[in-house]
Amino acid sequence: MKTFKRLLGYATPLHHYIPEYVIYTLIGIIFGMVNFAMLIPLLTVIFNQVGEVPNTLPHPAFSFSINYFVDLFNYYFYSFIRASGSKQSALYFVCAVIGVCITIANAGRYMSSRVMVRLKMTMLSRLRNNLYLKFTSLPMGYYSQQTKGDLLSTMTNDVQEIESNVINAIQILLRDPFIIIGYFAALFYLSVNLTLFTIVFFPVSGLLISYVSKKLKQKGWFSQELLGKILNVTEETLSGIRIIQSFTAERFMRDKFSEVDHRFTKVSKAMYNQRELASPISEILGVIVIVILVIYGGTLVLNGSDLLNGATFMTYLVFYSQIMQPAKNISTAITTMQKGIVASERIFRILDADISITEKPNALPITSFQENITYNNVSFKYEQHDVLKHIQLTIKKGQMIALVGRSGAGKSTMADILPRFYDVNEGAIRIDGTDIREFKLHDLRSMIGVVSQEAILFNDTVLNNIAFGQPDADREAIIHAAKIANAHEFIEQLENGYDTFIGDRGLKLSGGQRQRLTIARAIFKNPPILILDEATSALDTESEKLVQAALDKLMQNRTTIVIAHRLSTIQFASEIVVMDQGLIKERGTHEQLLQQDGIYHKLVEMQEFK
Ligand SMILES: Nc1ncnc2c1ncn2[C@@H]1O[C@H](COP(=O)(O)OP(=O)(O)OP(=O)(O)O)[C@@H](O)[C@H]1O
Repeated sequence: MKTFKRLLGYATPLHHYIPEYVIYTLIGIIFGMVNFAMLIPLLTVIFNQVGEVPNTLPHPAFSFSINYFVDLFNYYFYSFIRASGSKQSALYFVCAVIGVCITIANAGRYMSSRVMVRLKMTMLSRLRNNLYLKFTSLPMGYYSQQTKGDLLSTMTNDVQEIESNVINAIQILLRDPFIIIGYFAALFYLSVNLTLFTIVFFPVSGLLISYVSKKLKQKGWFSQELLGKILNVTEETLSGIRIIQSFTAERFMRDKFSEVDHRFTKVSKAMYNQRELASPISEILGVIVIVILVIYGGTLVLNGSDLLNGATFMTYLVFYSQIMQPAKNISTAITTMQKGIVASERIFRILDADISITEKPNALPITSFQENITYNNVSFKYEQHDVLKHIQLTIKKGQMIALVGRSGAGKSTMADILPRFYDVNEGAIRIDGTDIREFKLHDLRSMIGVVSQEAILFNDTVLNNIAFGQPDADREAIIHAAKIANAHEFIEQLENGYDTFIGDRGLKLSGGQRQRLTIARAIFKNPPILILDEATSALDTESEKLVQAALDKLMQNRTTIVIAHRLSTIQFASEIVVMDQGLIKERGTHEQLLQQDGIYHKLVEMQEFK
């Protein structure tokens, strides 16, 4: 119930929808009922039981009761027959009333559906946007614990589940109880005795349905989790198809997929079978009641009882049959809702995830720095083991620091904690003496440009990829950045130049071209601090030269931390920091370190650097 209430909260303010919805629904129900009530005069006319037409009939005095409306109808009904002099014309009159009622009832239903569509779309759009907002604000640490497939499944399937299950259920739960109440009122009006029979049926079916729905909820969780796994395997396969085929691992991946899919199919089958059970249960219970009704009511009519005549009994049965559908709808809605509630819980689990990287209420602005960046006694761990241990490092403005060391030494982690992708566990990183956690997060990150090993581009134009996040950027400035990054020439040769869409993750470009675009992006951003994960190893010599030249220009007049893979970069570094198992083991210039005959010397000898 709590989840349901919270979900409704995404459609607030509810008073924009509910009163309007109730009014349209009531119009639909009342005119729908009048429509069926027309059966009584219709049958009376057809079976020629109209009887004597009274000479004068007083216009009934207004009161808000069924009797008033019945009398009003009779008044016009008999007046019509009297005026036309034929009972046949009474048929036309009744048919005309039915036509008008059907039109109004359907207009009411249509309008109420429109209100619900509005509510539904508002709620879903807010949910999707909140999820996306959360995705963009969750810290990196969150993503190493979650799989992409799970998160994508939440954005697509879980939101879809809410659309198809919860919202339809809300629509039914806000409409069908009114229908049942209305029809029950009419049934009581037509025959109290018969109606008392039917009431027994409702609590019995209610109990059965609630049992089935509880079971469904457990299975719902499980099936969505398995669906997330299916998406995961698919996503991995699509992005790694080259590797899968070259390692001839197709069979292995197919087996992996089939195994998850098999489990998902099994759980889904059981769940759908259980869901389908709700409908036959209520149908059987309903038919049993109808049989009892027909026997009891039919006997009254056959015996010529004063309590019931043929036309009223027939109408009664029609009215009763109209209750069956909404009753069934409600029971189905309650069961399907469970599935939707499970989906909502999965969404809320993400929305409630802790954003551990936050800024303080009175965070300081920062747009530039004057002196230095310092790592003061910094320790950090992802999970249990310290990945960085008591790091002391000062980077003066304008310096280029090269981080070197074996794989897993902690170099990338050193770079990741500067823009606060992760927060340090101990110690502090300071810019001009102020802890970076004191600054506005947006300001801090705006000061830092990152060029990573993997060229990450977006499915957009070249222009928008260079001026990423700045839709109104000056075209000339973008072209200028591209020229510095040695990217202008190849961009000009693209189909639509700077306005060319570069495809999913820039797949239409070569590795070197992609890398030069990311460099142009960093040049355009023009940040005072640069983090460079040197990424030239995957490129051929020609391409490498172009990228290197672009990088050299990018580094000019900036404070740079390079995770260095190349001797040519390292040689020019102001200071080389040699890391090993989370510790700074050696530091100094290239010449100084070579003389020390330590780790660095070995790395160079082993030709770890090209
Ligand atoms: N998201 C993460 N969750 C848990 N552990 C991590 C995570 N990222 C890195 N590690 C671990 O932290 C240690 C340091 O990793 P880091 O990426 O900083 O090393 P590196 O020196 O940059 O290595 P490489 O040169 O191979 O990129 C490694 O042991 C790695 O397994």
